[in-house]
Amino acid sequence: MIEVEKLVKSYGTAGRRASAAVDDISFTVPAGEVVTLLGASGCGKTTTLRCVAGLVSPDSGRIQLGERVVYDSARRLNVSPDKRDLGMVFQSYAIWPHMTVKENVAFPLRCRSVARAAIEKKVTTALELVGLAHLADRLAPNLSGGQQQRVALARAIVAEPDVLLLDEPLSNLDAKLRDDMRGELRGLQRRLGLTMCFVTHDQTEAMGLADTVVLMRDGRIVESGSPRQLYEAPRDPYTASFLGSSNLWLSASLGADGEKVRLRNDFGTFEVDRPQWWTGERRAAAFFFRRHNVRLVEPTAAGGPNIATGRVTEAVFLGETLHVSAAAGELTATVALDPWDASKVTVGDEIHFAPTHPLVFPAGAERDVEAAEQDVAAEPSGR
Ligand SMILES: Nc1ncnc2c1ncn2[C@@H]1O[C@H](COP(=O)(O)OP(=O)(O)OP(=O)(O)O)[C@@H](O)[C@H]1O
Repeated sequence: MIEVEKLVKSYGTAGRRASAAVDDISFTVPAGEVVTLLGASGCGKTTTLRCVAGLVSPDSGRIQLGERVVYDSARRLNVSPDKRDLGMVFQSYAIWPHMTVKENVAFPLRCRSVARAAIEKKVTTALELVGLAHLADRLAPNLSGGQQQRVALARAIVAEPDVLLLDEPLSNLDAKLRDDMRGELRGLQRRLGLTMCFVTHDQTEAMGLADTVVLMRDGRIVESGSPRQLYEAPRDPYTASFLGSSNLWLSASLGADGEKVRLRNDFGTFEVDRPQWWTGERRAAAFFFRRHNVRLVEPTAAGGPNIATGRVTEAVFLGETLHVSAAAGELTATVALDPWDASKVTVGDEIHFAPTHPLVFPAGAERDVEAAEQDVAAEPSGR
């Protein structure tokens, strides 16, 4: 288990205190589970992980690994990194170029003066686990990127740590290899029962690996939960927009009816599950739905509730999907349709579609949605 409590870290700059890189965050990684810290560049993911590893000294807070408290500002306790018994894998593989694969993997055990025979056995096991046993005697630089990353992984697990920390370990690999390695990493984690904290800016990676995703923004936690929870029922518009492409329409409220809220905008009239924050009075609200969560409907359904009607301004064929942009009054939307279903959609046509899993946020959500879109677009693998 990893327990991070009220962690704060600022980097002082030339006699001046900078704003906190990590600003009072708390989260738990239960034993044998994977938590991913997800967020845009500069949101404080790496700093958090390095505090857990002991490579960065926090300003305050408390960090516990299993039964051991390794950092506690109140008790002025700060256990050095080499005594924290954890494995770490970085984006840059940080493997020794003058050593063979086997020597690289054996390195942490040699530092701990483990007996030669035990080293041999543990290294063989670690290399088998990452599928590199056949390359044990090759010089590490003479390997592909994916193989080098496996060496780094084998080296991190060879001492059988309870806790494994990974900082963007897959981002130097090409897309196909990254997918494969992600699956292998998850398999390895399950087999060894590792407790893992994984830093990434890539939402697919975060969701594909994690039991729990912790989404960070400007040094704070926006929201955390299972990948499904965060994707399907986000409480925060920043979360909703960070995880998947979306549309948001400012709408007038027509009031609530039992468990439903009715909203109207230039695309139509929509009934949405009443959100918890809704106090009952009429007010402007933001109607949110994902690009993929739409169903094309026949013109005969036009004008009905929960049907959006707009004019097609652009249709881009992307193979698996057809991206259709539409406008109604001041509002626009981009939806991802099945190209077979939407084969007759052309620019200038009227289009009718039903958003299938809409959410409603308070007016003002558009600022968070826009911020999330910009943060995602700024990433190298941005949409
Ligand atoms: N050694 C340092 N000295 C001063 N500022 C730092 C240092 N390391 C990080 N920062 C700043 O702290 C903030 C958080 O950085 P951090 O590396 O933790 O973010 P991140 O989410 O991991 O970003 P990335 O995905 O780009 O690595 C950023 O504003 C960064 O510029």
